[in-house]
Amino acid sequence: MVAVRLGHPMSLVLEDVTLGYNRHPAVHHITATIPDGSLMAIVGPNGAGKSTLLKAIAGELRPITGRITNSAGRSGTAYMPQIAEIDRSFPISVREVVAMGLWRRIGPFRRLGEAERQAVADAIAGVGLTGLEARPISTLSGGQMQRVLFARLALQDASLILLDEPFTGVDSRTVEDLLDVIDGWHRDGRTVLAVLHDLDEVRRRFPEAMLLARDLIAHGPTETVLTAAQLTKARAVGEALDETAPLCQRAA
Ligand SMILES: Nc1ncnc2c1ncn2[C@@H]1O[C@H](COP(=O)(O)OP(=O)(O)OP(=O)(O)O)[C@@H](O)[C@H]1O
Repeated sequence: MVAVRLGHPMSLVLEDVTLGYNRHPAVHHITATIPDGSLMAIVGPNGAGKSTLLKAIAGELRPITGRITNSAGRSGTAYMPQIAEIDRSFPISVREVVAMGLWRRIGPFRRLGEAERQAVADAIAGVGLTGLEARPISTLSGGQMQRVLFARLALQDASLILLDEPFTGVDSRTVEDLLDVIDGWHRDGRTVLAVLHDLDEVRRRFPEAMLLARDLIAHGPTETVLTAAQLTKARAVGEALDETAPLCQRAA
């Protein structure tokens, strides 16, 4: 395949993407191009398909129809699922969880060299957790755990970063700190897509947005997406969602 490298290289292209589970619909016919370096929030009502779309972009769910082209590839993509999906009972320390961010580069069994130990320490410092390196993750607060996950993600050095509700159960001070970490990734030129519910936060900190309600309602600059009319439309679709509908009610 020939890579298209115009003035504005495209890192992520969704072409008529339909996603679902067990033949039930979750996301319908999404077509969108997300340019390299975007800082985009994905918003929409409960059950709109936001997590499903992120999973598919991460390569964890195959589209039923359509195509996702992610030029970062699996190795250049970092995906943070919702915190509820993470097992925190495992007896492992903050330092060990953060160091997992290096696995793709060095493998899980190699001992860390000096430079790698420093990179882990820097990542932990970058999220304000210096001093807690040896703590088992089962003893952390929700906000501290979220910081650990951000530090691990920072070490993955991915060009596409996917965050599913990264601020659930996190106090406002930590949210602002983690938003600053995200800003740093954006300044580095990485592409960041984050599923979020707080529209004020999105308006303040995310230049682009995607509004989803099974269908794509709108995407582009945040102020053009989060209009009263489009939010009303998304809410109406959300209220009418039929969990048992057949695969696709619209002619493909
Ligand atoms: N593993 C699964 N198996 C079957 N159906 C699923 C699965 N995960 C999600 N769904 C269904 O897919 C639809 C979209 O769910 P999804 O979690 O993507 O929505 P969401 O927009 O992220 O919602 P929320 O804001 O509530 O997290 C819902 O109808 C949900 O019940």
